[in-house]
Amino acid sequence: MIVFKNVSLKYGEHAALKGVNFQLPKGSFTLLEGHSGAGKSSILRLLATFETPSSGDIFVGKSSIAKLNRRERAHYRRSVGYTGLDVQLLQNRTCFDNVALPLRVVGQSETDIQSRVKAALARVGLSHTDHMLPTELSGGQQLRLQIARAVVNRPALVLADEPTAQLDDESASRVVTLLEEFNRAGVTVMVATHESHRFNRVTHRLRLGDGQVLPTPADLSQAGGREGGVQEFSKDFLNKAYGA
Ligand SMILES: Nc1ncnc2c1ncn2[C@@H]1O[C@H](COP(=O)(O)OP(=O)(O)OP(=O)(O)O)[C@@H](O)[C@H]1O
Repeated sequence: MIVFKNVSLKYGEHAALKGVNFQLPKGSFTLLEGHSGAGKSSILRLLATFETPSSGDIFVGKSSIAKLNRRERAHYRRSVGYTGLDVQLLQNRTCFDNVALPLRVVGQSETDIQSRVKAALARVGLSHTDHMLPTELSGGQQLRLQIARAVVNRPALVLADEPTAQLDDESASRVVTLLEEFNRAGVTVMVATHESHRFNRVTHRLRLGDGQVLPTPADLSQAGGREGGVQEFSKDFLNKAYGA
């Protein structure tokens, strides 16, 4: 279970998230949607513990991850796989070494590293790239290599920031299939995307607008004319968020 309790995040004076609340069950496949700058990446970066909330609390399982010390954070990160443009591949290391990195950081034995990296590369269809450099791969292959690195330590939670951006239809569809396969195997998946139409196996959608979680159209129709809740969003704001 992932729980955000009134979470705010500021970058300097800029409020990227403003009192965000949601709950997502273990094993869910969630799309984070919303306009550019809405706060999608910020949610993933908080869950990856790259950022710390300015206020509020975040639970993954039973533990709060909002204020972990260095050792606790290192331990937590073993259960999380992250892919996004802000985490680069090491261009002067082989594809094998790039995928092996998270295992080497935690001191896994060389025998385990050999078998797990090979399995991860095979899973993303890149077995033949062991000795190649990332620069020798296409954009779509580099993305799949990032995914192999994100899942090599068998994380319970996979966070993917714009995993299909700038890919042609075939490469995007391979990436989506991979994420869906991990989810089918029990992994909780969260994807920030502008390309929702590419995803089929979605259990939850969180639509963000200006740092807040917006009510879904279903929430709006259920709320009808009731006071409070969704009424706090102006019509203009909702129109902008839903592109109406
Ligand atoms: N490191 C940073 N320093 C300052 N402001 C930032 C930083 N990262 C994000 N922001 C700002 O925080 C807000 C939310 O950004 P975020 O990246 O979470 O949005 P997003 O929905 O993922 O956008 P996009 O779809 O363009 O990736 C934006 O206004 C952005 O400009």
